[in-house]
Amino acid sequence: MTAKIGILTISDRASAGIYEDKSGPAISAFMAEVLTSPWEAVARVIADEQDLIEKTLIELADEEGCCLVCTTGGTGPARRDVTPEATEAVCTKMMPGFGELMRQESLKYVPTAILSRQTAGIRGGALIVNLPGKPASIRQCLVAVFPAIPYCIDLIEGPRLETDPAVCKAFRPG
Ligand SMILES: Nc1ncnc2c1ncn2[C@@H]1O[C@H](COP(=O)(O)OP(=O)(O)OP(=O)(O)O)[C@@H](O)[C@H]1O
Ligand SMILES: Nc1nc2c(c(=O)[nH]1)N[C@H]1C(S)=C(S)[C@@H](COP(=O)(O)O)O[C@H]1N2
Repeated sequence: MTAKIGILTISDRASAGIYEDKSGPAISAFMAEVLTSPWEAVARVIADEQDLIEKTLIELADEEGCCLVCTTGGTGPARRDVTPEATEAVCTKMMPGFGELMRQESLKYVPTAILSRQTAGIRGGALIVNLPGKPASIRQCLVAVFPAIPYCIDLIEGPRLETDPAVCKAFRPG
């Protein structure tokens, strides 16, 4: 079964074409590197508008049937940063360990890692994971949390994700 992976770039400027989106493609490149089981990307680029973020997350999870949705951008303290609020609004369960681990890992690279309010949660058969907007942060964060993602997706009855252990070894207890 081909796993659908949602890649949601949330950036006023990338969505307006002021700069090229580099963070969505960085998520796609990481998935291509880590996943050895079949997958396909469902990518969107939108502005930092809470209603639009919620609507797009619902569409990726419920209509497209993505088992994993990675967002990038809008996790900071600025007035228009509302990705965590939108994520929480559409999820039935929050998974705070993802944000905790990603912030801890990001602190190895930038002291401003604590400014990201990135989180994760479950909506139906989808795990939604927030990543910061900076293109370089994508790999730094995903490498840290990816070992737990395939088992999390098993638990929500999604497709079995297999990884390249040279990039990231998936851990399945038992
Ligand atoms: N999707 C992206 N593609 C390329 N670069 C990005 C992207 N998102 C952010 N960046 C870079 O990271 C910097 C900080 O990102 P941040 O998310 O704080 O942007 P922002 O000030 O909220 O503006 P915007 O919502 O317009 O991206 C940006 O100035 C930009 O250089
Ligand atoms: N790994 C990593 N995490 C990071 C950063 C980064 O460059 N690398 N930038 C930080 C900064 S400066 C901010 S403001 C917050 C929020 O970024 P966002 O609003 O683009 O999501 O993420 C933080 N987390």
